[in-house]
Amino acid sequence: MTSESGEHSDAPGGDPVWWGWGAAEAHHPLPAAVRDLLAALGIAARPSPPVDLADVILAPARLPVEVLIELRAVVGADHVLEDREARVRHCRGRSTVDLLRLRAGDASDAPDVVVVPADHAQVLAVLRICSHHRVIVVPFGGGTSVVGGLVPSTPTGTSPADVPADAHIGVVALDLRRLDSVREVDPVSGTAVLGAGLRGPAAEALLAEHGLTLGHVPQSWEYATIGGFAATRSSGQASAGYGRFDQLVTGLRVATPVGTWEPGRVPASAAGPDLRQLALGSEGAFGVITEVRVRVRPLPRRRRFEGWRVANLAAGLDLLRELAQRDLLPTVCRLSDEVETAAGLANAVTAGTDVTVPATSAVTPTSLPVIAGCYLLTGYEGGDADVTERATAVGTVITAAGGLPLGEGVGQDWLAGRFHAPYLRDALLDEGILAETLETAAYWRDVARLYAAVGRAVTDAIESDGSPAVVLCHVSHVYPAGASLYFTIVCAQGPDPISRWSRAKQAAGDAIMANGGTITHHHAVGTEHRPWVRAEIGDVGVTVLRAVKAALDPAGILNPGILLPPQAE
Ligand SMILES: Cc1cc2nc3c(=O)[nH]c(=O)nc-3n(C[C@H](O)[C@H](O)[C@H](O)COP(=O)(O)OP(=O)(O)OC[C@H]3O[C@@H](n4cnc5c(N)ncnc54)[C@H](O)[C@@H]3O)c2cc1C
Repeated sequence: MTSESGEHSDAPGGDPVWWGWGAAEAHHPLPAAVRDLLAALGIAARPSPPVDLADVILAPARLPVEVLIELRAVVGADHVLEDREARVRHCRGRSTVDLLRLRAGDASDAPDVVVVPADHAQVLAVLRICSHHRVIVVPFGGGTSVVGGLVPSTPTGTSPADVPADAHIGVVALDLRRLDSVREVDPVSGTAVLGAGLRGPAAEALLAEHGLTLGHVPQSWEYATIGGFAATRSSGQASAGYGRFDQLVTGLRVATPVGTWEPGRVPASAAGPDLRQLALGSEGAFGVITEVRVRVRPLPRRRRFEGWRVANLAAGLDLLRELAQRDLLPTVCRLSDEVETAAGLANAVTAGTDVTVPATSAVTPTSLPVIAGCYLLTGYEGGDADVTERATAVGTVITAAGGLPLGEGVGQDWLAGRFHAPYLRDALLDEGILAETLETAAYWRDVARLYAAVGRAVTDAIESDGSPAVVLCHVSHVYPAGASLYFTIVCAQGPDPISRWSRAKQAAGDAIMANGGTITHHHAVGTEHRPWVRAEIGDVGVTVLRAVKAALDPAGILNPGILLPPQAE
């Protein structure tokens, strides 16, 4: 599939629209039931369509012609894109604030040019040119960052305090989509070497030809890439079974301004600190990941997904902790709080079950239709016997804890709709409604307190101007020692949606840090989470990261303003 700007796409639905998520034909108007429910909650819809592409405001491209000539000589003239659509498509990521700004016609953070290298050697050469000329390089995978990871500047579009305005002469988006092959499959070791630019579906399709799977399926899987997963320490919906992406990585190939770096010679080693961990989560600030060696597994012969109802969130948390600490986790495991259960899953929960849903009572801005208890999804992938055995063992524990089975129908519903949320967000934005997410994680002892504190902080921050908010949450990833919490916030955009969201985000970040959480469990730091990084990793941690940055990127061209806290702090 080819877009207007002549770029190739391998995503199932083709290239996404420039102002949102997914291909144009995959978009549908906001379902009436959702609109009515939100209206009942005091969150009124108002049409809010994106501007036309022709009306998007772009700054004039700044790169001197001699730099363009050098870049064209390396990657070929066809792979140095200067057109409007290419620049807009590489402007920022896919957070709600990113989309609000783009939809309003603001592409002031767009790169000057998009460069699309074919291989590791070309990436190295581009980095040499850009280091020499002091051109910022933003590695661009799928462009799905939700933390401002693709904007080497502050969210207001100005240079960050630690990057002098005249330090660089322009910005190159380095789109890695052509690094899209499987270079090696090693069935004996159970590993494969994947190109950094492979999107989720393409990586799985190529591995499936060998009867293998990676099993990394974040909600952004349709568009996010292997390099992006590594650069952000992504975690997928099946993390309980397959592991986080960083747990799947056994080695990386990284192009840096000072040369090639290949941490991870063998799967395990005592030759000093594990340098793979410095590349994982480096968010393009230390180098460009061009290949990743990952653990792969045989394609599952069977998948079984089922729903449960547990009495309340506290009971669900106890249950997940027990399962994790007994090494009994399903492949997919997700527990919705009462509000998310009521808001999002009411239809699914009632579809195939004997659960009685109380008739909806009066809906007020602070209450949703009541559905008793919390929805727990469990999913299993593997061999026939393994799936049956594990599902039986887990089911026994859930039942003993008072959980009620809702059957496989609701599990299949979840599977069928697992990638729908970002499309729904576009429909909400079209109607003037703001929907955004944030995530964190903590030790089990802190999870309930963290949940309450973040929910309260976000609600208070948004409702401080009298506008109601709905805050939903689910436990998205589970470990023996703790769990992550994933919040979805819905409110009216109001006259200044970005300020409204910034207030909520600030309050959430502060509540997270004050209540034992991490500022990010899997979305990474980007620019959004920089204010809390020093509190998270400490002064010495910041010194270590700065030293690595200085050693690998002496000219400071790689994603300045991302990951590391401001120098002035
Ligand atoms: C709707 C939606 C759902 C999401 N769901 C999940 C989820 O379930 N789990 C999850 O973990 N995340 C999720 N995310 C966040 C996002 O998809 C992840 O951060 C993803 O890992 C980013 O991959 P990408 O290829 O899109 O990277 P990009 O967004 O292109 O880049 C992310 C950062 O990594 C850098 N980078 C990208 N590629 C490279 C490379 N090859 N070398 C060096 N640096 C690089 C970029 O410069 C940037 O700083 C979601 C995002 C959206 C919009």
